[in-house]
Amino acid sequence: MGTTEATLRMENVDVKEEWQDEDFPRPLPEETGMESLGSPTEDENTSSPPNTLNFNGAHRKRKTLVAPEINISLDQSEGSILSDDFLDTPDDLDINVDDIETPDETDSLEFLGNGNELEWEDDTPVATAKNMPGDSADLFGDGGTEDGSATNGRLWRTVIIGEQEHRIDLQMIKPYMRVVTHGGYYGEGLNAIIVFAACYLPDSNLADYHYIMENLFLYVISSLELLVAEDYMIVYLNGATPRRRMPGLGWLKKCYQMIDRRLRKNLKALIIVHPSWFIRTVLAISRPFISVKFINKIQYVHTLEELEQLIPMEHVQIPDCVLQYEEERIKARKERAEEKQDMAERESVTNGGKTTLTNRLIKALPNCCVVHQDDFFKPQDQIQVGEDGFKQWDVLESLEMEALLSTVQAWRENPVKFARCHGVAVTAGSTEPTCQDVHVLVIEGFLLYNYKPLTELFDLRYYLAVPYDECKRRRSTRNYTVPDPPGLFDGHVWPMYLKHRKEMEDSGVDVVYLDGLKSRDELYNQVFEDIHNKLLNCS
Ligand SMILES: Nc1ncnc2c1ncn2[C@@H]1O[C@H](COP(=O)(O)OP(=O)(O)O)[C@@H](O)[C@H]1O
Ligand SMILES: NC(=O)c1ccc[n+]([C@@H]2O[C@H](COP(=O)(O)O)[C@@H](O)[C@H]2O)c1
Repeated sequence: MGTTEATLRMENVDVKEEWQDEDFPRPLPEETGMESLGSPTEDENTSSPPNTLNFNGAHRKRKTLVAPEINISLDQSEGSILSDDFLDTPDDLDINVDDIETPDETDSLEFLGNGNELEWEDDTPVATAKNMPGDSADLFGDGGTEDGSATNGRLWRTVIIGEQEHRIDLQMIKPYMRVVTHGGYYGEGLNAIIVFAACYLPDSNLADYHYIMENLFLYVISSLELLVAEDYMIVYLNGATPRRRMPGLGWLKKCYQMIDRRLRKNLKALIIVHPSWFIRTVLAISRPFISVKFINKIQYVHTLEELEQLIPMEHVQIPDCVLQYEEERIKARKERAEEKQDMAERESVTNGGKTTLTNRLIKALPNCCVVHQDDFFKPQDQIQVGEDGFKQWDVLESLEMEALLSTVQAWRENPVKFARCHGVAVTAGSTEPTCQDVHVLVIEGFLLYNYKPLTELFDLRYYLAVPYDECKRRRSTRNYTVPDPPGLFDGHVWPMYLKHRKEMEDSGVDVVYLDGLKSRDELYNQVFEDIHNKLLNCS
């Protein structure tokens, strides 16, 4: 699971985990409120029910199980989240903490310390119950078989994970089984969609929290084994999970550890819906330790609408609280966008209408050449993946700004030659630039005024602005060379736009703001008139 992976990396960084049985979870209450369904075996007839799972057989000696060492950063085996293609340079280790977002009200770090370490004890009898009854949330769907057994009023299921047999206390995890559900299939074949709804996890303040989580985790792992035939994806619903229900590091670590190689390999995508600040931060911090291969499997999805665009939702059960969470977020986002509208309306932004306006101007102006900033994007494989999981297209580093500058300088040095090289017809008779000839270069782009060497060269600077909703609408109909992945607009494009706009304004660069909601004609007339006047004044 993505969170698992992420948390593991974090754990490697700064979280100490203890694996001992000194603070062993308290024995469970004897009474379960559930009718005994079978005769307990001799071993099962113990005075207190097991509070953990048996690994070595029926011996009762209490002993500390040493957790297998999983030094993820050293494991480069197939299916590992690591690969050879990371840590190429020491620079990869640089983490700019300033770049990391601050948590919003739905995020919390508190669950880091919720004491979810897993302790193990094997003084339990061998489990004999197989195929135990479950409820509707039970993915095994094997309710009511006579193979099942109940001891001390509990229901047990034995599962084999790897080569080990484990016992799951179904009674205790019954209320939480909904954490993992089958969400149908995607693509061709039996590619399963596994939905993990974190909101259904138990509260960490429950008396038997550790015991429940221990059993729940075996349930989750064994469910995966059962449900996954071919490739699969996990949809991790992170929204609406109060911090007291966030899974602890130890639990996640064990989940990761117990997922076998086949499952890791067949995992094709990990979609994190409503990603919290914590998850994104953990990934940012962990970047040096996570393979690009794994990073590429993670996809953040900020809304359920975006999720719908990615996978068939017919069988995906979205908990009510997640639906409500989504609604509240949409409402809050709308309110924030409205607050920002005053400023945003005067912003130059993607899909503000730059190209449309430019195309009309170059047709109307004499000896007019054009430079499109979009032509200076670096190749896709050179675009960094940010801590938000997105390729960082909307930053200066993704553009060959020096090459753009050289192009502009080439025009300045010899606009006639430049025009000819670029197939632009120049005024009849011109072979070299003369003071009588008027030449115009229009440069259009979404990130021009944050690059000082260029800004200084302009005679006129315009800034087209459209509000958030309109910008998002226009963008959604646009086809870029590299199509926008779901969530890019809200997760990267718009935040970068706001950041750059602020930087530009702080730098004091002088621009003429244009309202991109005006008609194409209005915009054209306004700018054409300006340039015309400017040219008249120059001549
Ligand atoms: N003034 C306008 N009013 C409404 N739609 C516009 C206007 N100008 C451009 N558009 C539309 O907006 C989309 C983006 O325009 P475009 O000129 O490519 O934007 P940019 O170059 O700023 O990204 C296109 O579908 C275009 O037809
Ligand atoms: N032209 C490309 O190769 C390419 C690739 C990916 C994203 N983009 C997008 O192009 C946008 C800038 O161009 P516009 O101002 O024309 O929309 C950026 O927001 C960026 O996300 C362009």
